[in-house]
Amino acid sequence: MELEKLIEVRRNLHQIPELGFQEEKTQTFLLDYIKQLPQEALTIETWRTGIFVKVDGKRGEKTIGYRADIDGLPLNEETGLDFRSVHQGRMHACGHDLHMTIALGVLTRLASDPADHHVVFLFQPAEEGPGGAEPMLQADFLKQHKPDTIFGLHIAPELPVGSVSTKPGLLFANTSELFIDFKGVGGHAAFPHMAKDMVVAGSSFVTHLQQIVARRVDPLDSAVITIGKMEAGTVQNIIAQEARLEGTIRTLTPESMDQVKSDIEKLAKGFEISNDCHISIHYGSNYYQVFNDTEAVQSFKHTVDSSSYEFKDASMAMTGEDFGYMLKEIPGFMFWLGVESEAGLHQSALNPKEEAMLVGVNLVEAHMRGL
Ligand SMILES: CC(=O)N[C@@H](CCC[C@H](N)C(=O)O)C(=O)O
Repeated sequence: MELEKLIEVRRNLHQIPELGFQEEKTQTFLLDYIKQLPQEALTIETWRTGIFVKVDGKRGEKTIGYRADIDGLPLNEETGLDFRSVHQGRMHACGHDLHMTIALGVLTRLASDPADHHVVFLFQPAEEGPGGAEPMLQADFLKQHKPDTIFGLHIAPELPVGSVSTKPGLLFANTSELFIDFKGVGGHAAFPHMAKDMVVAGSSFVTHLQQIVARRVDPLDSAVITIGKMEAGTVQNIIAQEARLEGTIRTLTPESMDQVKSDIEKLAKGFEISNDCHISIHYGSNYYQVFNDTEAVQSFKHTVDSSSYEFKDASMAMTGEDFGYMLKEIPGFMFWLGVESEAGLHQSALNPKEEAMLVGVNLVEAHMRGL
């Protein structure tokens, strides 16, 4: 598939972002596309809203896995593009429209000219949450066609088109979603002493959370606690009976994640006493760190160095990716693909340069053929 077709496919997918495990239209679009390819070497199987496609290799001594995530985010798009999302409040703001298109581009080439090895494409739902990688690993299809190695990419708005970046070892953090509910006693705004104000408790809790990062985590280690959403109260002159915080925790090791969670729980116990309220904590989905296999990264660097594209050494990032669960079971790697966008990941104006998709297709295909 060449650039013009990649752009057409990407723009179609960009218009129909859907949240995790609701990717019905996306799945239909992908299946319709895949079914019009030469079918001789293909085995196609759906898994929930995702899809597996195996391309039989010419020799088939090994099986290579390639993963693309397919869900969008709950965000209103503000790019002003002609092909912007037609789903109100939903946007492909993390590049999964490009991830899918690149996978389709490689699949298109392999369907008419297979690689030596078998290749299994995993179109995976729900990366942004609640997490599709861990359950997808349990699918019978993967038990029958278990990859010997697996890889995938993520767009990088800050990198130039024509460059890619990765590193051996830890690439992305351990993550956990965080939901905290406060229950106190509402009342008249004029009589705070007769109520238990959950706006004060909740907002104070947000600032105290940062003390865990500053004072409980080893300064030579790292952690992030971000509260992205806060809800409380009903109107300006009623003291709020309830508050809710929604956020995410990021750490460099699974052990630090346990430590941070335990510190948050201790903080909540203290707040329950000092604010005379009830606090409940839920963690939602947790993602295991993305840990790249050293040999796999070296081999990919060799692929890139043999091409006209540029390899840059990456630093660790506090982003999360449920692809970490796949890398825990199957050696492989993830890499960043430069797409040059002023607006970053998870921003409503994200606008990747589409020509980067051809770089992705060329490198992924070259790497599969070279393994
Ligand atoms: C690459 C990327 O941006 N991934 C997301 C993964 C989200 C995990 C989960 N929903 C959470 O917020 O903890 C990220 O936010 O890093």
